Amino acid sequence: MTDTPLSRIRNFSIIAHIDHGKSTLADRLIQTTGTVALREMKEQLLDNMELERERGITIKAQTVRLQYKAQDGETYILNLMDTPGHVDFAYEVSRSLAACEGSLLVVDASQGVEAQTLANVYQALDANHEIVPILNKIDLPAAEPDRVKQQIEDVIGLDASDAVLISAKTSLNIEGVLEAIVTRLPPPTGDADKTLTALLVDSWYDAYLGVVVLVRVRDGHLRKGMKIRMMSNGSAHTVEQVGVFTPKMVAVDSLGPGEMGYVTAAIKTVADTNVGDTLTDDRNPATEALPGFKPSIPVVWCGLYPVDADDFEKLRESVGKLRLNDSSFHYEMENSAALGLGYRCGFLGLLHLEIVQERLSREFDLDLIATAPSVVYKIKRTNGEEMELHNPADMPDPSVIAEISEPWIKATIMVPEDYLGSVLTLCNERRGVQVELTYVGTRPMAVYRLPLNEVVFDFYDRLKSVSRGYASFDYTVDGYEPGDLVKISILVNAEPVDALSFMAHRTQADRRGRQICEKLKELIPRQLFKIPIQAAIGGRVIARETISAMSKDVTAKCYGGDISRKRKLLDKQKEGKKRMRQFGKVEIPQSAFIAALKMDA
Ligand SMILES: Nc1nc2c(ncn2[C@@H]2O[C@H](COP(=O)(O)OP(=O)(O)OP(=O)(O)O)[C@@H](O)[C@H]2O)c(=O)[nH]1
Repeated sequence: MTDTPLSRIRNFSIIAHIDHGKSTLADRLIQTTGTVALREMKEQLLDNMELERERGITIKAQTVRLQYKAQDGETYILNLMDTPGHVDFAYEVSRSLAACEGSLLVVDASQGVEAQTLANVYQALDANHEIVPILNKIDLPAAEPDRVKQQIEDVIGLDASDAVLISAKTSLNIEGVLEAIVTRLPPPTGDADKTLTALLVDSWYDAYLGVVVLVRVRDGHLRKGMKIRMMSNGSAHTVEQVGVFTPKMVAVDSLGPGEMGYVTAAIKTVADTNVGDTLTDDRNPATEALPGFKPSIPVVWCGLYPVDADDFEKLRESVGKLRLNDSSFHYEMENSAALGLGYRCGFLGLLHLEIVQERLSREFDLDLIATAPSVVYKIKRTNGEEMELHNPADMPDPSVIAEISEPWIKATIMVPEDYLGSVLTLCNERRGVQVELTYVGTRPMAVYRLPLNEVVFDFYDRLKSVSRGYASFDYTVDGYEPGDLVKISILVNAEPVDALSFMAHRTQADRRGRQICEKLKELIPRQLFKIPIQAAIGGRVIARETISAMSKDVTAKCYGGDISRKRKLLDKQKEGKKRMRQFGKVEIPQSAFIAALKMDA
């Protein structure tokens, strides 16, 4: 196969705020270029996983190669990188952008610029992208293309006078988008005669092919049978297959400069493939790696335990399998006095956590208990040693701690004027520090610094509810700062329950402690004796509730008459017991854990 001349290749991403129509547009581009026969076309083809389709969100960056015969008579290869829309997966946006030269900026013409639009545009500008503004949803009566054009110019500083007006839903003017890609986005650069350098954009595990690596070739060629080297660790692998996504995987002989595609090379685990790494020819290696991009760092950790201790083996296998396909998911084994053997798991954010939990229970049929999510704290000991704290249960004695630091974020929030007051109150309640309050057209935009710990639990939900869903939110992690942070232990019948302990700022400690005690009081069934429930910082109790004693004979009301009914009742009770956790003399139902761990504001 001869290389496609660079002048006839375009590599592009679509960036947009969530729900502005990115996936719908991608589907239309695929359909219009005839890449997929209509009957094969499932809606939102790029959203691969069942879960993605159900939740209507794009999780993993996907790529597809389109062939387009342009009005100039030439046939172009258009490589589209889809990007995820949720803040948790923002780092995947950066890796997609690094593999392209241009972006389509999709803005909903009835909504206008949102927080994520801005965040994504800035990333694209950082990646030196040419950007074509696309105004979508012009079929809606509420669409105001002129106002939104003006907004794009005012806020982003992009010339929007020749923005492409489309409706992805009704397929209006998709041709206009394709022409804009060809005429307004630059072709890639690269040198076919140089030695191979290719950027490792993504990797995942495929049941048939093993580890599949998504690459963007910069210089040289990637061919079947050649030996490639990963520049970060020097490991070498023989290429078994190279190919492209149409979006089905189709093998080709080689990938040349500017092209995107996949490689398989008998690589054992996804852990051996570092996103952002450079692949080169093992026999004639390049001397300099391509500029990579930032690796993903898990910011939220929680413990995952099987409800039934016998399921630990199954959990072990399942997290291993999950990791094969999700290199941002981290895990290490841990042992909790309360919950037995389980895993401490690291996630990109709360949505990522929820998705993993759901996949574990759905795909692997596991019943799990998750402990309260926690951010990573940095602890400086009095002897100068430093440690990272992933689990509040591991916190050293306060007497040996010199300083505890917590991660902060910089959040950008856009919200209609009417809800601004409530949003600012929410930010202040969460220890936020206002950095900026400006207007985007007529729309307020607040920039706040907030402790990540105050955001991970439910900030996004609260923001949505105080703004009736109108606020949009985006954040970047913004360093560590020392804070007055304490560990709150929960004691049931005077015994600490490690899985319920959590970190909080001292000013929030009393409120949180009280809340959790009240919740547990409702959730733990009465027993034959009184049970105190306490929240404590070190030895000092900050909140207390008592569950009063009660005699409980569930069979009493059966009058001893109907024996089968009595047995049924006892069986039912036994079944319930399996879902209990024993704490000294007290049994705590699993539902109590789950509910207690769901923090309210
Ligand atoms: N009326 C109208 N609705 C549209 C149009 N394009 C997309 N939509 C609808 O807008 C919603 C969001 O579209 P998606 O394509 O899923 O949005 P997205 O930006 O890909 O969202 P994520 O994948 O979650 O990031 C869907 O309900 C679409 O049917 C359009 O041109 N007109």
